[in-house]
Amino acid sequence: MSPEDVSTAVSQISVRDVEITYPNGAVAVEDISLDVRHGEFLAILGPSGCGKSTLLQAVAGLLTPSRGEISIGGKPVTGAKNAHLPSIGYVFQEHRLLPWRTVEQNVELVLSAGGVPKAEWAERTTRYLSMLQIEHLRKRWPMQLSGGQRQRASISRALALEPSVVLMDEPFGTLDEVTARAMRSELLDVWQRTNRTFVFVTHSIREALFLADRVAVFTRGPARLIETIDIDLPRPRDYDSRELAALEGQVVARVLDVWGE
Ligand SMILES: Nc1ncnc2c1ncn2[C@@H]1O[C@H](COP(=O)(O)OP(=O)(O)OP(=O)(O)O)[C@@H](O)[C@H]1O
Repeated sequence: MSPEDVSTAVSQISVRDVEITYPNGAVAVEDISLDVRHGEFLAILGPSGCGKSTLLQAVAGLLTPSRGEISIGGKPVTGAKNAHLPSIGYVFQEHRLLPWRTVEQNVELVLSAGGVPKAEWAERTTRYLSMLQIEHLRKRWPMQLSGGQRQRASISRALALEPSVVLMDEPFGTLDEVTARAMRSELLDVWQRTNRTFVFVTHSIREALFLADRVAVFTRGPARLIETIDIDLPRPRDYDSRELAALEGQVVARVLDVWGE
């Protein structure tokens, strides 16, 4: 589907002609245009170091593009004053929980910063910790959790503000494969239950195809968009199915030259 086709549907995130250059002159993202529909699960797929995180940070308003426009829900992210930034949940590759706060207190910090009335904190915290199946761990310190539990806490924290858009930067990259598989299925469950727009960055072709409605494939750095691929496989998907393996083979064949040295 072309960017023009998507923008005529209900576009939640709009990235227009975006270029991102770091202060040292390194160009990380070159002329990317991309739209994400409301409620869509979009995966951004590209090789290591190509510029995926850089673009995601710009979508979150953490970095300012050197050129182009990004908006969420029709509101510009670029140049927005903090008070006018659209609500975004962000999950980093590493959990980034504050070690001196319990799981519950980490979630509450975000609720406080987001202006949620204190009377609602307990209910919100319980709802999202339960959704990620760690309600029983709410009084634990981050150092008392496994890697998967920390990432569950980090996802709960991102969802607790009930953002319209959830941005995830390789959140399962540091987990063992068995835990990562369980987390992927649970993430899809959460996505379907919350009806939010998810953007998920990964360098794993199989992971992108398993999770997403659509996959945006980037070049080696500086990142450019090669194509977006609609994933028409029915849900729930089987990570080991022949259909997924066949699709993975096709995508590998398409990116082999572009991602290679
Ligand atoms: N703060 C920075 N200053 C200068 N260059 C940077 C900075 N952060 C990242 N880069 C460079 O920008 C390019 C893109 O990095 P980025 O982290 O966005 O890639 P990525 O695709 O997310 O990588 P990975 O999959 O390994 O996380 C890389 O060449 C990186 O070295």
